[in-house]
Amino acid sequence: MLDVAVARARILEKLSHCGPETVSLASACGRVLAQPLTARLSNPPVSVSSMDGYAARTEDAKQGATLTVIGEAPAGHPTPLTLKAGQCIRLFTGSQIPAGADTVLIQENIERTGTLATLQAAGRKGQFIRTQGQDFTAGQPLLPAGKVLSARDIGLAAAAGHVWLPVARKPRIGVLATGDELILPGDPAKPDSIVNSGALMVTAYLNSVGAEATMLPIARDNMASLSGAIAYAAHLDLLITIGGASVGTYDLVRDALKPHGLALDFWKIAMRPGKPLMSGHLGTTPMIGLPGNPVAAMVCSLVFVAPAVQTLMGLPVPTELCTEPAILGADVKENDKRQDFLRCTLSPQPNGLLPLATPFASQDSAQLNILAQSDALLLRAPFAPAQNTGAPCQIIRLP
Ligand SMILES: Nc1nc2c(c(=O)[nH]1)N[C@H]1C(S)=C(S)[C@@H](COP(=O)(O)OP(=O)(O)OC[C@H]3O[C@@H](n4cnc5c(N)ncnc54)[C@H](O)[C@@H]3O)O[C@H]1N2
Ligand code: MOO
Repeated sequence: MLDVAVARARILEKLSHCGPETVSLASACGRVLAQPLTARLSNPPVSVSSMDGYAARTEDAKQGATLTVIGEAPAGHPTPLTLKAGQCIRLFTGSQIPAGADTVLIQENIERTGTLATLQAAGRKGQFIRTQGQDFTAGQPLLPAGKVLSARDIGLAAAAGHVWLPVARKPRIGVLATGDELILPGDPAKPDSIVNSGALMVTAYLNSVGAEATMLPIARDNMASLSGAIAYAAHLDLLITIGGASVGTYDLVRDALKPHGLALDFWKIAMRPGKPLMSGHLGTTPMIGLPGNPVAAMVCSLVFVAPAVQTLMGLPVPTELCTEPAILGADVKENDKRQDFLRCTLSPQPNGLLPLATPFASQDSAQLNILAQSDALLLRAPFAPAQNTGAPCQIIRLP
């Protein structure tokens, strides 16, 4: 059985980038920028006032001086007038600074009588003026390729004159559940029917990490049904199967995919839950076969499929799993040869102490209720010795 880190590396090293697409600004939030973004405009495009008040010349802006108001320049309506000695122009926040002016006097410090403005305070050169390009100038690099775009980045791109953005295409993923016992939520149920929770959970999760994942029709446990379902795999960037991965007579995924060009890279890894994980290619389409037990399918999605989505979008994925330190909240037994991912709760501790990670007593990989109540996965390395409450440990927080 393959080591978890080796299996992860082998899956990721065979994936390539899906390439870019162009989307409108508002829909680019959360997407991965595919090319560096450069400003097309300067911000502000001209020097503007940052306050409501009067534009003046610094040499005239003495306390007690009285200036003649020669015009008004609201934002969006620049004046053609040029200030001369002893003059000022009424303006507002965002107004373009008129020619000849080099200071702004806020209106609270002006006593206005008709066309005369008397200064209660002197003006400093440049005060309350946002100079042209103070934020950024046209041609300036703003965002690097590979950045996951935030709403703030969208605001920046809009201010910089962009309407469309090049982003990494969302990887198209088909999630194919297999099993005679499976039904969709709401389908008429036989006494032994099992709802296809696995595919719903995995599809929802992969979409939340940036994929365009869709559930394919359920394939039944026979070669004809499985072969038929494979037709839906065309045009996918990644095929995920769920179930039929183990050693039972009706675990047919490998055999059904072989005549369709399945090149299996590996099957079975030293992981609990997740032992029967398989990976390979169906023709040129990468495929990952998840175990049927839904907890195993979800944990494997977290450890292998989400990083695959990131890789397909061109995002770097650290070689090591991203873990955090915690403190054991219960005694744990020595581990066998499989790396364990124990479902656990996390209790915050006072005074900056690490959280307590307490594994659930039952770790059955069919128990969705326990998975839903868990805060994290507690990692136990292969052959880790027994450890007592209070020992340091590593966790992965659950999404
Ligand atoms: N003799 C052995 N038996 C099993 C082994 C083994 O090594 N030797 N491995 C066990 C492990 S570990 C796992 S995990 C499971 C995985 O088996 P499969 O991938 O073949 O999955 P199925 O047999 O199809 O289903 C297992 C279980 O999960 C339910 N299931 C399946 N698909 C879904 C779904 N989409 N949504 C919800 N539930 C699903 C299914 O009804 C079964 O109860 O094999 C062990 N056996
Ligand atoms: O992957 Mo299985 O869930 O270890 O039971």
